[in-house]
Amino acid sequence: MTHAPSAPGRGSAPAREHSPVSGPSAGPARRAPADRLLFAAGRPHLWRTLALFATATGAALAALALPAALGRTLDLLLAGAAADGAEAGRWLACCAALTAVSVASDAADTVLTGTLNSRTTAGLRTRLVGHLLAVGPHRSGRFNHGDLVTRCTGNAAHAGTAPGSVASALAALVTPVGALVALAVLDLRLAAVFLAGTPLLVLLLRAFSRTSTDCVTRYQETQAQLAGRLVEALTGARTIAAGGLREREQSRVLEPLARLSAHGHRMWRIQGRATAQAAVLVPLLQVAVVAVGGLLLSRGELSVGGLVAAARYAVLAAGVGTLVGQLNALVRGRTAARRLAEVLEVPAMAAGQRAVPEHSAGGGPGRLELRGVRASYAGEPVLHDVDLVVPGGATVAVVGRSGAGKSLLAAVAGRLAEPDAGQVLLDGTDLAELDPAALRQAVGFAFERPVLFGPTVGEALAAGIPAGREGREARVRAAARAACADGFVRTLPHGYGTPCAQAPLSGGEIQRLGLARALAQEGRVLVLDDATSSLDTVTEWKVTRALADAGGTGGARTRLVVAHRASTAARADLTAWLDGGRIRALAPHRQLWEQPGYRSLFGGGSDDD
Ligand SMILES: Nc1ncnc2c1ncn2[C@@H]1O[C@H](COP(=O)(O)OP(=O)(O)OP(=O)(O)O)[C@@H](O)[C@H]1O
Repeated sequence: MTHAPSAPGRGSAPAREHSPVSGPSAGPARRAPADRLLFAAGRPHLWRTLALFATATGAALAALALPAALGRTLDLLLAGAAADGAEAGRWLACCAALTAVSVASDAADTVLTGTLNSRTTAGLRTRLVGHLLAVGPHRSGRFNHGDLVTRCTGNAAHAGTAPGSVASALAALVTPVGALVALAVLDLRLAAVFLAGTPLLVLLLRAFSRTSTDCVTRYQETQAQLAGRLVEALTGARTIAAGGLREREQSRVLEPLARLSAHGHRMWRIQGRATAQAAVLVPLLQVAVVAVGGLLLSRGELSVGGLVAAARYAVLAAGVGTLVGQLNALVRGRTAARRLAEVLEVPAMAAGQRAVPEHSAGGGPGRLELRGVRASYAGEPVLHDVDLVVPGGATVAVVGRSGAGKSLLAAVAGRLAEPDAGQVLLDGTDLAELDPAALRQAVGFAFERPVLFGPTVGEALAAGIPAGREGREARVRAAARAACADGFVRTLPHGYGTPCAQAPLSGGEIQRLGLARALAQEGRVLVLDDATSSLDTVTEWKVTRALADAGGTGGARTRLVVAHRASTAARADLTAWLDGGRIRALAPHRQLWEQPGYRSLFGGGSDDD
């Protein structure tokens, strides 16, 4: 079986083990969705973002006012008059107040940045995980699992800092712009000297932003590749150990490390170069401003306090260091947001709001009909114009060679995958029009390798029964007995109350629990995708008999059973023979058995039945 929607990790099957991390690469065209995503993520926290902008701006304004107040204090103290002394005291108090405002704003800035980042990140992660589950196992399968983990964790955390970075970067602009205005107020010539050097500063910032965006994109992609390969290796740990492939796999998993290191070094080089260039340019600008200020002082056109203030404003106006830091955070956040947007752009499966109809137009409840269904995996057509009717309450076995498309047919029949064309109708209603909760209630699934979700084994088995439903526990036990699981569950350390993680289970036992979970659900259709393959022949016979007896859990159900054993097909009412993605025949097993081609599916009749 190449596909089992309930088993995470299977998308990373060995055949695809060495494929690169999927998903389109980032580029200029990806910017708009990323910005839209960040805008939507930041909107619920608008007041917090505005408060952050206000505190950061407050701190910037306080920093801008401080040199003027200090200069004024200095001039008054240098004047030496008694009246001036009293005023100097007031200005000194003003300097102390400005420093206090600056400190308080910084503290508020830290708290607001932390809470804004964490809330935005939580919102992004919630949206991403919800979307991944809504798109269904087939569409999300185009992304490598490790890559998705990276996107949901590291990338979401970086993207979550973007709204805060925008607010901080905008506020950070207040300082250099305000300082330039202050220089102009002191003397226009001081501002002119500074402005003469600013084109170089602008060029430096632009070059930094462009090169570091590329670098950060590559760094994040390589990180995701590393995570993807690690998840693949962990999924295939048994194969690696059995095949003696440890060293080979270790080098394959760690192969992106060299590239990661190169991208990391390049990133630091770019940031270092920008800082070094700024370190040369900024003092030059400051010296030029101070020199012109000194000239003005010697001519009596600027006071000593004015010169002190001008020197400080030159430092603030050239505050590239802060801007480089803010820009760096913004670049990282936007690049990460692009990677999240790629996932969110995968469309969710269409869903309606209709309830499952009471009665079927063409037979008992549970009539399943596939009309002209075409379906594919990653764009590769697998099912071609499949027409199949499963009468209400009947059991139809689906048989065919490996790779014929049986699992995809089962997935499409229960809308775990969406057909590219055609319709799947349950009692005359298109599955696409049904309310998703009603659909999941109506169609139960059991897989070859199920995964148990729930705090305890009992809760995992009851997952398909609404909480609070009367007789829930009794129904679970009856389903477990029908699936031949009750016996071994009761021998677990705490029986049905055993935490799933502490339940030591064999492949066949897990399969029986998957069957019990599906049987416990009160659906009208049951889809079994190779769900008895790990059972011994006697247990399989008991389970299939219980299934034929409506699972012993009440109500006649329609059953679509993907089967590899002739015995399973023989017990079904009808057998759908799938060949190359098309229905070759639909007839009772004994009738099909007359055809050599059909018999050869089961090893020419030497099957275990
Ligand atoms: N995740 C996937 N991505 C791309 N192609 C896939 C994927 N899973 C299955 N396929 C391909 O789709 C085709 C049908 O697969 P499917 O699992 O439906 O076949 P199957 O009849 O159930 O096979 P088996 O009996 O071996 O389980 C195969 O050719 C398979 O290689």
